[in-house]
Amino acid sequence: MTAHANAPVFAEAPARSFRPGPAGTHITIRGLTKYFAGWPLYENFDLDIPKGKIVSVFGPNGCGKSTLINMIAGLVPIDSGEILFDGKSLKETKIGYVFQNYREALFPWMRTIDNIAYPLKLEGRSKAEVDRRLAELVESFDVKFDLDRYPYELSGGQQQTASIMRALAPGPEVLFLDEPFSALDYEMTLFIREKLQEVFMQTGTTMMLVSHDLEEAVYLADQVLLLTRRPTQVAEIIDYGDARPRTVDTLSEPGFVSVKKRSLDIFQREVRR
Ligand SMILES: Nc1ncnc2c1ncn2[C@@H]1O[C@H](COP(=O)(O)OP(=O)(O)OP(=O)(O)O)[C@@H](O)[C@H]1O
Repeated sequence: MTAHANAPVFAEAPARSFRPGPAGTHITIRGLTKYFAGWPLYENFDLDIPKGKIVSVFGPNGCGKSTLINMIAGLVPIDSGEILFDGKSLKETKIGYVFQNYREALFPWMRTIDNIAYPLKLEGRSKAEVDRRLAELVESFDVKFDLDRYPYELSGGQQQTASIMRALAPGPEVLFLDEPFSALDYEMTLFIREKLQEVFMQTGTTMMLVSHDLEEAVYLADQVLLLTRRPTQVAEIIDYGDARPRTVDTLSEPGFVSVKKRSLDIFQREVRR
């Protein structure tokens, strides 16, 4: 057969095919495997996280809730598998992370306002842009405390509010929250929860929230992701579609009560397994 000099050149076929998630998927996890000390935590784990939704992660103690979001956020290395954000790698994706331990999350040598501005400055934004973004955040979080103070001069709730503002400052595509309320009192938890819900309603940022508190997990969620004991798999994904803003009244509505009950049933089944 004669070879043509200008015959089309085809790229080599990929070594293996990547199975995309359904329409509306933001984060696609395929074949995720992670061992700690020779024991599997995740083995060939697949998951699709929808775009513009809040997914609450709930499951038995030590099943790997924090490790899951830490692997997706790139804080913990994976042994094998693939994690893509809208088909892009983590490096090409802007993410934010809110830690449980806010006391260690903020830089103590920087005033609170400078902590919040820090990721914006890292991005090389001009002073005018930084100031505009800070003003927006102050307004949307309805900040009543003095951001010129150092973090250690603020209450725990104020520090966690600042941590969330810092994580949201650059406008992340995905926000990860690892038990953001667990070290706060109830009043502050309610306040920050409402603020988070407001920000979500304004921005539609995809969020993954790890929570130990089932009521809190369901309250904020569009989906409750229930995990099994390790080696961890998806036990069930429960959709929760009550309208936002959700309020304290939501807690006694039939939709909320039934999602919470179903989640608890699955959780107990997994704990007893
Ligand atoms: N760096 C590490 N080295 C060894 N084992 C680890 C490490 N990090 C986590 N693990 C183990 O992996 C498992 C999952 O931990 P992880 O903190 O992700 O679980 P979790 O579901 O968030 O836990 P909890 O409900 O207690 O908050 C636990 O058994 C934990 O001991």
